[in-house]
Amino acid sequence: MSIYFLGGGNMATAIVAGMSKQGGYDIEVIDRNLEKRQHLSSCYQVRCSEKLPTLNADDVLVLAVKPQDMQQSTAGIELNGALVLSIAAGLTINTLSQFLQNHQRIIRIMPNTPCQIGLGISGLYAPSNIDTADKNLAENIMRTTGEVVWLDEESAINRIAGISGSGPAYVFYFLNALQQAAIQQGFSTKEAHQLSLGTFKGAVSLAEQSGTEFVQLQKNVTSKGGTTFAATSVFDQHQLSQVVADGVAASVARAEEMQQQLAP
Ligand SMILES: NC(=O)C1=CN([C@@H]2O[C@H](COP(=O)(O)OP(=O)(O)OC[C@H]3O[C@@H](n4cnc5c(N)ncnc54)[C@H](OP(=O)(O)O)[C@@H]3O)[C@@H](O)[C@H]2O)C=CC1
Ligand SMILES: O=C(O)[C@@H]1CCC=N1
Repeated sequence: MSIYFLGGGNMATAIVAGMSKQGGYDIEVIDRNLEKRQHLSSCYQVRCSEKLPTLNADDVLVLAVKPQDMQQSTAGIELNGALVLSIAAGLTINTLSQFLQNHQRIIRIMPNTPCQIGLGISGLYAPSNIDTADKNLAENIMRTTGEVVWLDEESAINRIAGISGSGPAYVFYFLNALQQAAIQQGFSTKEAHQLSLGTFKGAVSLAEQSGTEFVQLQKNVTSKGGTTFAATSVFDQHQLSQVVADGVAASVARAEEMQQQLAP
């Protein structure tokens, strides 16, 4: 069995990194950019090529190009019954099946970039025609990159894209905002980076290791009439929680809109 990646960009690289670390998979990445192929084959135990070969039923094809590139990229592919795993946002099983000459052996996955270091979290959805062996195969592949959550309806892929798929970008956004605020307070860029990252690392590990609810952990930092309360009161005035909820809703809505726009 070989695992082929169509597209060797950010997300495919993150998954390949996780899989390579575990080892035991025969992986080939297809990308049209020479630079990306050279980078992938020099960093990981993978073959790279420009064109997808003819597949067979034992193989797995991971569709990892941008949703807008998918129809053109999959034209003429000879699957011969191979299992298809699509990580694309906004492309339903039905749409993918039409792109792939009515192929029916398709599982959808919504991963995220921390897969690169084995700390990803991926949502998986398989329609009812997919057998347990294929589900196990997809799950085992994604487990090499982190946690796996099975979703019982396809629309949940759009919703999980808005939380954990796009989510690392939200965290980096907040990290950058904290770093910029630290610079405004007179710290050097390097100090501001260290302070922001150290705060996130400590807080996330504390949340994980203590198992305490996030709200309680926030309370534990917040002394009555103290500095934290002064800061979070400003967040509340600006309705930061609602801003986050609105951002997530916009992400989910965009996935749904893409679904409409990209359907044949
Ligand atoms: N990035 C993320 O965090 C996540 C992404 N996804 C999904 O993963 C998919 C890939 O996203 P991402 O990795 O960010 O995108 P990238 O643009 O980084 O990667 C796609 C790669 O595929 C190449 N490519 C496009 N068409 C072809 C083709 N016909 N043959 C060979 N190579 C081709 C692109 O080349 P070129 O640069 O020349 O276009 C590019 O190198 C998307 O569908 C996205 O929805 C899902 C979850 C998270
Ligand atoms: O931004 C995107 O469309 C992709 C899907 C989830 C994360 N990145």
